[in-house]
Parts: sequence; structure tokens; C-alpha cells
Amino acid sequence: MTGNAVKVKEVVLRKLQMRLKNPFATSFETMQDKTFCLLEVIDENGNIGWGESVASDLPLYNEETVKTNQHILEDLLIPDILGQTIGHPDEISERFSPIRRNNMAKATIETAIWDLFAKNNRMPLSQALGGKKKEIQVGISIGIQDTTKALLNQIEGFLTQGFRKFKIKIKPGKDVGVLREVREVYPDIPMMADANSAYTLKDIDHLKQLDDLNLMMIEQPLDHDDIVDHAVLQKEIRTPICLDESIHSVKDAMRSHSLGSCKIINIKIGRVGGLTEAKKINDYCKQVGMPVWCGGMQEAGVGRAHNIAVTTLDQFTLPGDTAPSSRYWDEDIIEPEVTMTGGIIQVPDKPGIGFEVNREMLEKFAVYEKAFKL
Ligand SMILES: O=C(O)CCC(=O)c1ccccc1C(=O)O
Ligand SMILES: [Mg+2]
Repeated sequence: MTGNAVKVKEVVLRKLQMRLKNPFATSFETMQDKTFCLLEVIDENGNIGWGESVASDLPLYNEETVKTNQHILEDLLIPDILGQTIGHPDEISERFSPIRRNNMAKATIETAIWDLFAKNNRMPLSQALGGKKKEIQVGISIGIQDTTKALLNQIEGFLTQGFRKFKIKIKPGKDVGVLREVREVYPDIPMMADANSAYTLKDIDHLKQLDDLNLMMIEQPLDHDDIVDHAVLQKEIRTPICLDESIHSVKDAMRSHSLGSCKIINIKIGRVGGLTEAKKINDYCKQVGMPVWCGGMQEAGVGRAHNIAVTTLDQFTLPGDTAPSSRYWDEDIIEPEVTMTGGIIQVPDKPGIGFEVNREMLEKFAVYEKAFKL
């Protein structure tokens, strides 16, 4: 779509520190205190666009951290767009392409420009992206629990709230046995597992046991940057492989499809460098008939709002990880907060991300702030 251009007059970079309600354990870390970059981009008309980075303090999910984000944003990306007139947000990823990777830093600015562009054209971000859904189905990601009883209690609670997909984090020693016990209690719930690269091809015979558990998919069982071994594994197991960490671009999606590395892709806006690339992956996967869904990185409200918008695209056919604000936060940074009824989130029809940022919450959680003006 064409539309009114955006002229960037001012950018404010903040770092926020927020504490999750409970620790969240994956196969590679247990996290409860989250620090992240939040970007406010102001245009010459005083409209404001917001972008949230999903990079955390340590480079355990990918190579980026809050500090690498700060460097790339302050020293390269913000100076590059300050004072510029952006005809369409699709230009941003092209503009930033000489810089290698650093996708989460790039996405922080690119998503803010998308928000600003949608506001300037007085339309919801979902509409600016070409999304048609007015409501989205919601899944839940459940961290590794100390006991199976604790996991079953969590599932019971989330079932009553109406969640549509149950993603269970696994690792060696807390995988097949735990999932089997869950299946004995809940034989039919839509369930998947996420290994966050905890296995290797030496575990093929062990992973074959997942095929008896009627899983929707096994997410990222092997190396974070692999699509070759995943193709070998997919030929050995019936359970569809979903790739998360391995997919950084539409080219990775194309390579994975042609090799047979996966049958489903978890799209995360930050991991792929922004909404334009996420849309390209959506469009390619629609062309080849590969389902996609929107993953999460325990975002605060701005990131959550962008995830809702991208989930309205047509190939996002499976419930994502975009749970309500209350999943992780006693207080979120947006108002209203993201809420859910019966496993459904209503897509906002206000301009841009459709939520206001609560500046009192920014004051409360910000540990760093720097303004960039012409
Ligand atoms: O935001 C959510 O609820 C999903 C959280 C999640 O699964 C996750 C959280 C941190 C790092 C990686 C992942 C993942 O999806 O692999
Ligand atoms: Mg994952």
C-alpha cells in the first residue's frame, strides 16, 4: 500500500527493566528479570510510533543483547533515519541491509516506523500490513516445571482460561516422560513441545518417541543455526518440525522448505528483522502451503501489540504465543492492557498498534533514556 510519508524528527531510546510474575525456564536459561530497549519515534506532525526489542541481557537465544542493541541503535540505525523522509516502512529493511544481522535492533526501529506510518494514514497496523483477521486465537507457552504435577496444574488453569494451544518447554530428562504423563490426563488438547536446540542427531531414537504423543509439532529440536540436520531428523520422525531460532529471513524459509527441514515456522518479528520480512515469510509460506504462527519473547505491551497485528496475516493459521499482558506482567506499559476472552484476542481497530503507551509505567520501569533530535 502507498500512503503518507513519515519524516522522522526525534527518536527516544529507553531501556526498561520489568520483572516477570514468575521465573520462566527454557532448556537454555531461567529468566525473571527482563531488560529491553523501547523506541519512541516522533515525526514532524508530532505522531509517535513505538517499537520494542526482544533482545535480553545475555546472548543465549541469539547473538544479540540489550547492549549490542544499544550500540547498533545509537551509533548506526537512529542516526541513519533521523531527519529522513520514509515513503513506506518497507524501505527500512532495504536501508539497513548493509548492516549484517542485528535483526532485533533493526526490528525495534522498523516496527516503530510501521506504527508511525499506520497512524499517519489513520489505519490500524494490521490493516497497513494487509491483515484481515478481526480476532486472533491465543496459545500459551509453559516453561519447564520442577514436577509434572506442577505442569498439570498450570495446564488445568490455562485450559479453563480458554487457551487454544499448549506449548511445553522440554529438555533432556524432562521431555518424553513428562509429555506422556500430560497425555494420560489430557489426551486431546492441542499440544506442542519446544526444545530450544537441546538435542542433536544422536537423539534421533529418543525423539522418535514423540511420535506416539500426537504433538502438533516439535519446535527447534536441534542447533539454533541449523537447517541441514533438521532435514535429516524430519525424515526420521512423523511429528512436524517447527523452526524458530534457525529462521532469520524469507531466504532461510525458502532454504528450509526446499531441504525439508521443517513443516511449520514460528515467526518472531524481532528474529527476522521486522514486519516487512515477517510479511515476506507469510507470503512465501502461503505460496508453498506451510503454516506459520507468531512466537513470543515475553514481550511487554508494545511488542505484544505488534505480534497481534502480524498474526492477522493470512498464513498465520495456528494459535501463537501472544498471551494477554497478565501472563507475565502485574503491570504492563500499555493501556488498555492486552486481554483475552475464551482464547481469543480482539484485534484493535484504532490507528497504529492500537494501544497507548502508559508514560507513568515508562517512568516506573525506565533505567535509561536518551533523546536524538536534529
Ligand atoms: O512469549 C512467550 O510466552 C513465549 C516464550 C517462549 O517460548 C520463549 C521465550 C524465550 C526465548 C525463546 C522462547 C521460544 O519460543 O523459543
Ligand atoms: Mg521457540
